[in-house]
Amino acid sequence: MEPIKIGLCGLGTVAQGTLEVLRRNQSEIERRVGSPVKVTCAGVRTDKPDVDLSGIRVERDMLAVATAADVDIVVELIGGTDLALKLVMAAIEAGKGVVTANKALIAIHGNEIFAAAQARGVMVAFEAAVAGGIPIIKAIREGLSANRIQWLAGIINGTGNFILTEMSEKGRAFDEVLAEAQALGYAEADPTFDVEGIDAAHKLTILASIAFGVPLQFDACYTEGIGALTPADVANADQLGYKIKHLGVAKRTGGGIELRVHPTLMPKNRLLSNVNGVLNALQVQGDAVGPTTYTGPGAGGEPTASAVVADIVDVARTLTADPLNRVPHLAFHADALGGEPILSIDQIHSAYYLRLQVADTPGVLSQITKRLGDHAISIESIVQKQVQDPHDSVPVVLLTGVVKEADMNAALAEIEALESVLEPAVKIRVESLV
Ligand SMILES: NC(=O)c1ccc[n+]([C@@H]2O[C@H](COP(=O)([O-])OP(=O)(O)OC[C@H]3O[C@@H](n4cnc5c(N)ncnc54)[C@H](O)[C@@H]3O)[C@@H](O)[C@H]2O)c1
Ligand SMILES: N[C@@H](CCO)C(=O)O
Ligand code: NA
Repeated sequence: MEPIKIGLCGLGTVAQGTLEVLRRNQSEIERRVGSPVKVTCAGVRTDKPDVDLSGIRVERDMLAVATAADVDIVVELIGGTDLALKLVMAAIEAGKGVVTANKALIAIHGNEIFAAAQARGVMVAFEAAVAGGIPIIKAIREGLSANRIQWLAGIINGTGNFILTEMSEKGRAFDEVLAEAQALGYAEADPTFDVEGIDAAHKLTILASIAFGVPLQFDACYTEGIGALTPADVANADQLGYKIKHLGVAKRTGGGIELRVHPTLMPKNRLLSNVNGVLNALQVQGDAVGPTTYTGPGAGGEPTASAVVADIVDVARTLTADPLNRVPHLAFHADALGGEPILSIDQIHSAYYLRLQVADTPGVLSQITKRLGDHAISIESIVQKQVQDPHDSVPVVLLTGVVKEADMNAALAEIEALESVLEPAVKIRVESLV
């Protein structure tokens, strides 16, 4: 089958993540799209010897990628609003699909970009532009399309949240944490965009537009950053029972839309108060669904690439699939559904909480731990409750390490057969995923 051909522009944090994810998940992506997806051409200004570009044609002239015959979808990951605008407009003009992670570009020039794309009949996808890996554009634009959205609010700059978290939890200095965020690939090329709230304002502009159905109006967004916050403010807020978070808020009122980005005190027990580090989180209130919450990594190479590649899949489907079947019903194409078996419950792995009712006699604990040890089950903690009357039975509560459920059941069968174990064990799985 003919591959979908990708022209990748830029070779920075997000582009490298995109190359890696496309390579690693090549066959999974092909099963979703219905055709192979291949990076054929890379627009690269400066070589990076540690990035493997084997089998990829390197193009020095970025704009040439937009018109290249060996490119179906142009992926813009250079950032900025000058060359990036020219590149995206040239790609649209050439009839190519476009994927971009560039929120500045969409917030400022999105109205003209989408008009051109509409006229030319091509798709411009920008999921990575807002809240990195969280599929928030898709959630609002498709998943919530039944609703009149009343408001949305969230932490939408990973660098800023990382800085505030490290300052408040570890007392670290602003400049030192910012330098770390830059080294980790979270920050914008000009980090004042993160610190002064401009990046969050770009994202909030985009969110308000898709939530409320208004044109993109970046200039109308009130913007205040975190640069003026001091450790003293953070400590004072803490004493009062609050966290300080940098929030974007877009809210419909009777008289118009509030569109604002600024530091905010929030009670410590609120969900958003506990979203830390590079994580982003958004709450969206629809009139039918009520409040909904979305959280995940807001920046970083592979998390952002997750959104870029999802957009590539979406655009590729518009190029290849039968219009009646653009999104396969089961996400993968019907003839590409796999044969991985579903495991029976005794084949799963889990940690366990066990409660055993035992006779209060010497040696009972060692009999139990021996049976667990025989099945290579480690004990993370053990609590034996005290009783008043020496003839009473006592509960023993154990937390185990992760083990195959069949092994746990075998050990429990032996434990329950012990004379000193008086009742069937209570076994509750301890989940470490959530
Ligand atoms: N880093 C993240 O976590 C993240 C998350 C979401 C969105 N984004 C967005 O993704 C885009 C890329 O971000 P990044 O972090 O990968 O940036 P980066 O600075 O790591 O990479 C940018 C790449 O583009 C190239 N480039 C920049 N200007 C160029 C020019 N004029 N001509 C030719 N090449 C040029 C650079 O050489 C570099 O290879 C930006 O729009 C950014 O806002 C980044
Ligand atoms: N600099 C941005 C990248 C993700 O958009 C952030 O820290 O959130
Ligand atoms: Na996103």
